[in-house]
Amino acid sequence: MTPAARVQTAIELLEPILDGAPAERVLTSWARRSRFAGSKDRAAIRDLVFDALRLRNSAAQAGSGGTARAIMLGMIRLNGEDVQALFDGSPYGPAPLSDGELPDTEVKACIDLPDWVATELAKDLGDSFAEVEALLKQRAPVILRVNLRKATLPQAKAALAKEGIETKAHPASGTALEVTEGARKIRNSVVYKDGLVELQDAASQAAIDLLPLPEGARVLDYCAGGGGKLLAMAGRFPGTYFAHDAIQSRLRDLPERARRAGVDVTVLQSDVVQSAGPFDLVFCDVPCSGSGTWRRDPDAKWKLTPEALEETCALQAEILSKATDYVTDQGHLVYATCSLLARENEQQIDRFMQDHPNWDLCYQHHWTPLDGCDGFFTACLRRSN
Ligand SMILES: C[S@@+](CC[C@H](N)C(=O)[O-])C[C@H]1O[C@@H](n2cnc3c(N)ncnc32)[C@H](O)[C@@H]1O
Repeated sequence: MTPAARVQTAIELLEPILDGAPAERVLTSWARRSRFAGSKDRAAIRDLVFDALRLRNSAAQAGSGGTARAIMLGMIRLNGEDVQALFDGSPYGPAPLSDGELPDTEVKACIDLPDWVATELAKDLGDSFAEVEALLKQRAPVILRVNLRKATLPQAKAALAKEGIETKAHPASGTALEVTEGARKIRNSVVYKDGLVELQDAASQAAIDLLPLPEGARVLDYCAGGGGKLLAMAGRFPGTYFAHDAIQSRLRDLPERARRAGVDVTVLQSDVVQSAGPFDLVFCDVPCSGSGTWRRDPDAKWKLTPEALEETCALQAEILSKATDYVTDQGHLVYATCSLLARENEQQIDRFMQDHPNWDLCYQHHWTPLDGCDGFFTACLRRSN
């Protein structure tokens, strides 16, 4: 596909996304029915759509309108590319610019968040809001977690380099490698297929590093989903691992990922969690707004509603309270979100402490993109003596 044809396709895909369709679904379904598009075309179109979503308000300002075409035009203008060369009327490309479509207004940065989220985040992040918001406009780094069961960090780094994947150590965690070159080769690399590395943000890894996990502990990942945190725990601390999720289908990929990582996991249905317990550590990586990962999933920031956030917060409190039933007397309950919002983080823990006076807070910590990571929060709780 020509660069112009990629831009026109991105505009056509952005239209339904702006109308409410999930970006991932729109892109996947287009890729399935567009066999003519090669992997480079698909990657380029995905980047155009996601870049436009990351910068949606700024791009709309630069393109003088909120339509998919205006946003794409504005985004290309913001990137300093030659808009006229891409909107040139060539076959499959966007129609040429009409009078007034390329405004002579100055391009100015806008806040690329829904207003209500910006207000709340500004309050929560205080002085660092502007810098964090600016980072949310950018693509996230690609980070790998080295599976210490299979390799040390230098061994994994060297093996990756042999396959054309260059990395550097990430300061947030001793298991994290930031990919500096060859990110698109990861999923097909032998190093990845053999389970030496997994894709995982550095903040998640740093949160796992903090866990009080004595050797041989019985650990329940109560909201295990695809098992990312469970595999990180198991890679770091030998123990007996159990996985649970309210939606069993979310655990679908876990057995294969665990096999690749060389980890044994017992999957528990909801009705047997109590009888399989108690556990020395119960990890609750609860459903959340995902605001800490909006660089990776910028569609989500425009689709979050105050009502949905309210419901999510109620569910988080319910899960945390329920999980207390499964912890041994001396054990730990760990709460985690990939959110930047205090309402889902510190405030959630404050409320838990008020409602559960027999629990103490051992530590809490949050990361933001200023740490070179996704936004992430974790708190560790223990029954009072
Ligand atoms: C943030 S995701 C977990 C991601 C996973 N820990 C990982 O690292 O890949 C949250 C998970 O919580 C699950 N969940 C939702 N409600 C739940 C509940 N009441 N009890 C347990 N799990 C729940 C969701 O199905 C979802 O898979």
